[in-house]
Amino acid sequence: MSDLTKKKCAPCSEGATPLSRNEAEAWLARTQDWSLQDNATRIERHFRFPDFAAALAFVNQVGALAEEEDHHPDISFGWGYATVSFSTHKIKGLHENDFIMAAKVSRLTRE
Ligand SMILES: C[C@H](O)[C@H](O)[C@H]1CNC2=NC(N)=NC(=O)C2=N1
Repeated sequence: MSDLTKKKCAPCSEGATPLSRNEAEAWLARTQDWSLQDNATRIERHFRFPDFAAALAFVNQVGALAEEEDHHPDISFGWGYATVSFSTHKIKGLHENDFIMAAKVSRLTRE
């Protein structure tokens, strides 16, 4: 299986078709610990940290990655946790870009 972290997000056109649930589940199998949400239109993962400063540092790393890839998450975070969520707003559903970003975000916590 090709390592999703080596891929780059591609510009997604307005008319692109969102992934079906089956397609999304196949992509999900290539990431760790992410789950399908909102009728398979979003993926989400919860991360735990020792304190607020560690969670904030992680959120800043995710933000830098999103800016680099021009594909952005929704994030909620607080003392000891961060929840990262990806969906492709332009197509109101999931795209390969969401799974590429999920793999890259997961890698931030393994280094
Ligand atoms: C103009 C800019 O490239 C687009 O708005 C990008 C920015 N980041 C994005 N992020 C996400 N998650 N979905 C999008 O459709 C999207 N579009």
